Amino acid sequence: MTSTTTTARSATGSVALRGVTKVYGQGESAVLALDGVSLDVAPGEFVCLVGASGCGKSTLLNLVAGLDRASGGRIELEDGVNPGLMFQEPALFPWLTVEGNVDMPLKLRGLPRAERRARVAELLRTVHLADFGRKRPHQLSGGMRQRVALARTLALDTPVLLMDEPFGALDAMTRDILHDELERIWSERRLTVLFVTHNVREAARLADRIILLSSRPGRIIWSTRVDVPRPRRIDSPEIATIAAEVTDRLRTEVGRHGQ
Ligand SMILES: Nc1ncnc2c1ncn2[C@@H]1O[C@H](COP(=O)(O)OP(=O)(O)OP(=O)(O)O)[C@@H](O)[C@H]1O
Repeated sequence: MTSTTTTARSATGSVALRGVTKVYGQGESAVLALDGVSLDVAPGEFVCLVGASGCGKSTLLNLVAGLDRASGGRIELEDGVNPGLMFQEPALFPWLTVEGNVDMPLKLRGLPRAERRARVAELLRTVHLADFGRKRPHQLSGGMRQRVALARTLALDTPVLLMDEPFGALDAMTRDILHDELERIWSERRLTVLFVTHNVREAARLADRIILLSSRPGRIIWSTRVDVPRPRRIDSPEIATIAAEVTDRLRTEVGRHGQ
């Protein structure tokens, strides 16, 4: 894995996992969270990870993000690529305005003030919050806060976006709108996205490929390509058919573990 702190604008965003294993703790209390996970995510691909609770989805994202180290195997990112990470909680700085939050990564990257101002304005336009730059997080709805979190992540200028249930706390309508927004931004910026969700319809709506992880230890047990043309609708029959198949596989897996 790379350890440089600059992002690579020219990088295309491929992500590879080679036999990645993660063990938490030691001795009798050791937990094998991931066991030999190998995965190639192509540049610009949108991959959704689904699996029962505790199967290691967040662990996998954290390892790719570099927040934790694998116990075995390798994670390969292009030189200089530091993925952006988004969670269910937007984790904004409450004392900063929307502009201040989006500006933070640019400041940390040492960009000059004038360039930062232009970038913040552009990013707020991208997430349709151009008129809300002076607001503070508590003045925004949950969906708007996630838009700010997305703009802040995009400010990292990284080609790889890791998303851990980013829309899990939002109502269905807001989620639906944010699916459209994310799809637009993903396609315009040719981002590589690894997206964790419990929601199989959401996975079918967004993904080029859905990966199913087994219950502990997490292993890849099944995957499928979603060949439904975009733009898609979450309530379309094609998406429902794929979601039903994923649900069946997930049920079988959960049943096997008696959860
Ligand atoms: N820091 C830790 N120390 C010990 N065990 C951990 C730690 N973090 C995660 N685990 C265990 O590793 C396994 C995988 O956890 P992880 O959070 O990656 O799963 P998940 O699929 O994201 O779960 P969920 O869908 O519930 O969010 C679980 O059994 C969890 O209890």
